[in-house]
Amino acid sequence: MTTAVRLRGLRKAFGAKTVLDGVDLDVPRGAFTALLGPSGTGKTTLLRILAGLEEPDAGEVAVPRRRTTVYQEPRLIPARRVLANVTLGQRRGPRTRAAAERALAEVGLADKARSWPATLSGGEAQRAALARALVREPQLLLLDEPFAALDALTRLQTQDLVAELCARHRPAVLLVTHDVDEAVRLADRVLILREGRIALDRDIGADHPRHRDDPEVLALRRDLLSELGVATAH
Ligand SMILES: Nc1ncnc2c1ncn2[C@@H]1O[C@H](COP(=O)(O)OP(=O)(O)OP(=O)(O)O)[C@@H](O)[C@H]1O
Repeated sequence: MTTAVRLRGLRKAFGAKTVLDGVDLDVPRGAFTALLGPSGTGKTTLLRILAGLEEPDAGEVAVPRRRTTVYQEPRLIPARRVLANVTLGQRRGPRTRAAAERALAEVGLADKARSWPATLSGGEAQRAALARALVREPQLLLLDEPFAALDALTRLQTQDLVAELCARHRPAVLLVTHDVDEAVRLADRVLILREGRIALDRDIGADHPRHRDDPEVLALRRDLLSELGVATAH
């Protein structure tokens, strides 16, 4: 499969409210795509359909089997140590344990394997959640505002970490975010979902690490904000 995600004519309504009204989307393998959109336009619903947590009313959904989601909150089990949280649901054994230790080292938590989740900072807990995703070697990584609850500095550091992990492991990524700067910093392609459809679809060619004052980034940022109905003076 050269595409990781293929959606055709995706429709979803809750009662009388149509949320997704014919979404077509192809996400190539290894591509990092950001999904922006006004509140309540169905971004999370789309992610939940891709995760297999929600059934569409109509349309075709093709996604890889190995897919996993990281949420705004780390969703660690308080009564399990960090390592056990990372291996949760995986086959027990030395290989799983070694993979989990490697994943924890990759997110900078090698020394926290035996810690309890309650003793981690918000940023560390979110890194543990990333390690739990990583150990599953996902072909599709669904990120539902994973940086939104972090303080500004931790957010930037965690964004850098995610960029580094994704460049190394190359899953297809779909990042739902409200943050235009985050989208243009991380993604190779930005989508805006509005009124149930993909209203804008733009590739970003600028090299990583991307600078805020790169002319392509500035122009795209302005277009995205304008598409989202935010006027910019600069
Ligand atoms: N299980 C449900 N039952 C009824 N309505 C729902 C359900 N899930 C979502 N909705 C409605 O569908 C719409 C889209 O919700 P969704 O959470 O997908 O939007 P979103 O774009 O992710 O929003 P936000 O940016 O605020 O997180 C909203 O109007 C929401 O109230």
